[in-house]
Amino acid sequence: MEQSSNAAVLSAENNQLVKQAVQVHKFGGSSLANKACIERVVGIIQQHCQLNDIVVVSANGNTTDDLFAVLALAKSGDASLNDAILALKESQATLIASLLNKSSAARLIEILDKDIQQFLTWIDLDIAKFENDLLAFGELWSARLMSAVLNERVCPSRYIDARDFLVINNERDCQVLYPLSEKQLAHCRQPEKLTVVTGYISKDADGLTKTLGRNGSDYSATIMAALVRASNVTLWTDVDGIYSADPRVVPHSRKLHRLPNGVAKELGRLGNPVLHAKTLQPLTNHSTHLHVASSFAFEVGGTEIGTFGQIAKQELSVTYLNDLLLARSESFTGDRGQEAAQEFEAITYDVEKGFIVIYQHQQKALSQWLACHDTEVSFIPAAIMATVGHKVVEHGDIKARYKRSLKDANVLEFVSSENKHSLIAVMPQNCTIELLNNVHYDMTKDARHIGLVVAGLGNIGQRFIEMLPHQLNSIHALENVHLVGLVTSKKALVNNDGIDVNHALEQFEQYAQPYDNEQFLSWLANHPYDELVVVDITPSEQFSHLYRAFFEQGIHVVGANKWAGSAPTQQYIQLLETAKKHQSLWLGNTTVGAGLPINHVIKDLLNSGDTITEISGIFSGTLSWLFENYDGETPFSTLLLDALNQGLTEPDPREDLSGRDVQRKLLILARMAGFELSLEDIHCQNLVPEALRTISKNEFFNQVPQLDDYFLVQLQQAKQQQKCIRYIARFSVEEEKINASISLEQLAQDDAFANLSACDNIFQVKSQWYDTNPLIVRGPGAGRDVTAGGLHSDLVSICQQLVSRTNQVKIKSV
Ligand SMILES: NC(=O)C1=CN([C@@H]2O[C@H](COP(=O)(O)OP(=O)(O)OC[C@H]3O[C@@H](n4cnc5c(N)ncnc54)[C@H](OP(=O)(O)O)[C@@H]3O)[C@@H](O)[C@H]2O)C=CC1
Ligand SMILES: N[C@@H](CC=O)C(=O)O
Repeated sequence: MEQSSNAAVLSAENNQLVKQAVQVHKFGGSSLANKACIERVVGIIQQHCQLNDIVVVSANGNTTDDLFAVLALAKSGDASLNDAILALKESQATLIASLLNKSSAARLIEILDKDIQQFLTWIDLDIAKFENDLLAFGELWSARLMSAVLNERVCPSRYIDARDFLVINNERDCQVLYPLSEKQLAHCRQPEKLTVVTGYISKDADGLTKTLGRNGSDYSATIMAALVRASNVTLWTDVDGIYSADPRVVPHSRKLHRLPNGVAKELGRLGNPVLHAKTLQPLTNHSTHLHVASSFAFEVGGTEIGTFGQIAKQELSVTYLNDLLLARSESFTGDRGQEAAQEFEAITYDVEKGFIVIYQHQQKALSQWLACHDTEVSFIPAAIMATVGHKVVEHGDIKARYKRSLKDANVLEFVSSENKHSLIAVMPQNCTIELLNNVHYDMTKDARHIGLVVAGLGNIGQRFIEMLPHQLNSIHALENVHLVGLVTSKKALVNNDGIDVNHALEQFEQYAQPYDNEQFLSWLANHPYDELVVVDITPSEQFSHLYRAFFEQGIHVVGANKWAGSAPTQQYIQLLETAKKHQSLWLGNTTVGAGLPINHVIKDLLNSGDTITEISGIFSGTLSWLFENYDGETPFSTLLLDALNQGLTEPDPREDLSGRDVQRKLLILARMAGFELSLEDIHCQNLVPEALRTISKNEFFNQVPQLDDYFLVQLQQAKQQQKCIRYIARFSVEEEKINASISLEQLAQDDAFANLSACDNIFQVKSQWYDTNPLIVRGPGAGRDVTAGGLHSDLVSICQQLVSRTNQVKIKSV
C-alpha cells in the first residue's frame, strides 16, 4: 500500500512530541468525526506520544455506515448508488482539504479518486466478493489522513494498512496468528516515525481482507499492544471512563478509576457499553494496562484496567443484558452442558440444573445442536442483571445484599460465575431502568472511596498518624478512607493501593522518595479516588501556596497550617472562590484554639443571624502556659524550652512570642466572623527582643536566655500592683470601625482571662445576642492530642459531607 510523500514533512529531530513512553493510542470514529475532532486528537498525540508509539484509528465519523449503505445499494442495484458514492467521496475530500495544505491535500484527493475507481470496478465485477475490501477504505482513508496531518504539523509519521501484517484465523473467531503477524509488523515499522495503523481490518492466511467485527478497532489496538508489548494502550473515545453502571440511564453511577483485569473482562462479557470481552483478550498474558479516556475531555482522568492492589478490588458495578433466551434441557446437564456452554459462549449456565442463557440470535444454532442429541428443550425470553466485582461470589454479604435488592423482582435463577467475578440474576422479563437504578443504589451506595494524603509528619503530624488506625476502624464516615500519601518537605511516599496505616511511619522511613511539587501535583491530578483529602500539618507557607492547585482539581483540604487562612486578603478571597467553584471543601478548625470549637461557634452564630461585635481572649496555648507558670523563679527561657518539648509552641517559638501566631488566629476568626481585614490591620506587640528576631532558629535557642530579664521586669511591675501578665488579643467593631490589637497586658488577679489552667485558650465572644453576658469558649488551645484530635474531627466532618453529598435516592421511574 502507498505511503505519504515528502510534502511538508517534519524531520525526526524537529518532532513536536512531548512524551517518552512506549504506548498504543486508539482513536474511535466519533473522536475523528470532523476537522475539529481531528485537531483535538492531533493535540492529544502531541502531548501523549513518542515516535515509536502506535496510533490506531477507526474510520472518520459515520464513514463505515456510509460504506455499508453503498454496499447495500450496490447489492440491490439501486439507482442512487452513484450519488451515494459521490457524496462519500465529497465528504472525504472536504475533510482532507480542511486539514492539509494544498499540495498534500491534492495528493490525497488524487489517491481517493483512485480508490473510488477501484470501488466502481469491484461493483462491476461482483461486489459480494469485495465487501470487506470496500469496508476497509474507511480505516484506510482515516489512517492516511491522520498520518499526513501529523507529518505536516507534529512529527514524521507513517501509516500502515493492518492487512500488511495482521493475520487472523477467520472472521468468526478473529484469533490472531501472533508469530506471523509480529514478524510482518516488524518489517513494516520504522521506529523513527510515528506509526498510524488502520483499526478494524486484517487479512486471513489466504490474504483475503477480514474485519474484526463490532468494536474491531478496540480489538486492533490491544492486538497491537500485544504485538509490540506496549506498557499501555489507551482507547480515546467519546466517554470518559467505565462507570459502575451505564451512566446514560443510571445518573448516579460512579466512574471506576481502576478496574482489575478479570473484572473488566467480565463487565465486557456482561453488557458494559464501553468494554468488550474481545478487546481485553490480547492482553491476557501481558502486563499491559488498558486505559479508557475521552478525547473530548482529555484532562479528565479515565479508567485504568490492569493489575492493582486491594482498594481497586473493592469496586462493584451493575450491568445487564436484555433480549436473551433461557434454554432448559436435559442436554445442558453434566459434561454435555459444559460443552454446550462453551460452544455457544453462554452468558451463564448451570450444568446441575440444566440451563444455559444465550443471545436470541443463537436460538436456531442451538436448536440444531440439540437436534443431534434428541432431547427436549424449552426456550423462554430472558434477561440478566449482574453485580460484578473482584471475586464477589466469595463475599457472602454482597451476595445477600444482591438477593435482598432483587427480592421483589421475578428472578428465575441466581448464578455465581465460574470466574467468581459476577453474581448473575436471570429474569423472565427485560431489566427496566428503574430496577437497574435501584439495584445499583443498593449495591454501591457506600462505595465512595476517599484517598487521604497527610503532609507534615512532625510533632502534630505523627500524632495524627498514630491515631489514624483507630479512627478508620471505628468511625462510619471513614469506612472507605484510604491513606495513600505521606509528605514532608523533602520526601514523599504515595501509593494508590494504600499505605498500611498501622505501619505508616515505618513505611515512610523505608520507602519515601525525594520529590518536587510538580511531581506531587501531577500525581494528585491523576489520583484514582472519588475524592481526595489533603491534611496539611506543615507550618509551611510554601505548602499553603499549593491549596489553589488542590482546589482547582476538586481536592479537599484539612489544615492546621495557618498561612492560607491568614493570607493577604485578595489571595484569601481567591482561594475561597476557587474552592467554591470546584466544590472543594476546606476546613481549618485547628488553626485557632487547636481542637476547641471556637470556629464552629462563630460560624453557627453567623448562620443563625447573629452579628459579632467583639472577640477577645488568650489565643496562644504556649503563651497561656508560659504566663500561668511563670513566677519569676524558673527563668522564662527554661519554661519556653519546656513548652517546645511538650509540643505546644510553633516549630520556631518566635512565631508565638512575636505575636505572629496570635495575629494569624485573630485574623482567621475575624474573617470567619464576616470582616474583611489583613494582618497589617492588627496591631501586635512583639515580645521577641530585636536582637533575636532575625537570627537562625538554632542561634535563637543558643541565645534564648536573653529573654529572661525582660519578662522578669514585666512580671515584677505587675506584681507590685497585685496584677499578673497575660498576652491578650482584642478585636472589636464599633460603628463599622475595626479595632484589633494584641499585647502583653497587666490584669487583675480575678480577671476572667487571668485564671486559666496552664495552656488553656479563652475566647470571649460578644454579639448582638450575647452582649452584656458574653459567650465563652475555654479549654486547652495547643498540644499534640488536642490538635491531632481536632484534625481528625475536621476529617470526619469532610468525609461525612462527601458521603452525604452523593446520597442517592431510589427512583420510582425514569
Ligand atoms: N502545636 C500545636 O499545638 C498546634 C500546631 N498547629 C500547627 O500544626 C502545624 C505543624 O506543627 P508541628 O507538627 O509542630 O511542626 P513540626 O515542625 O514538628 O513538623 C512540621 C512537618 O511539616 C513538614 N513540612 C515542612 N515544610 C513542608 C513542605 N513545604 N512540604 C511538606 N512538608 C513540609 C516537615 O517536614 P521536614 O521534617 O522535612 O521539615 C515536618 O514533617 C503548624 O502549622 C502549626 O501551626 C496548629 C494548632 C496547634
Ligand atoms: N503554638 C500555638 C499552637 C496552636 O496553634 C499555640 O501555642 O497556641
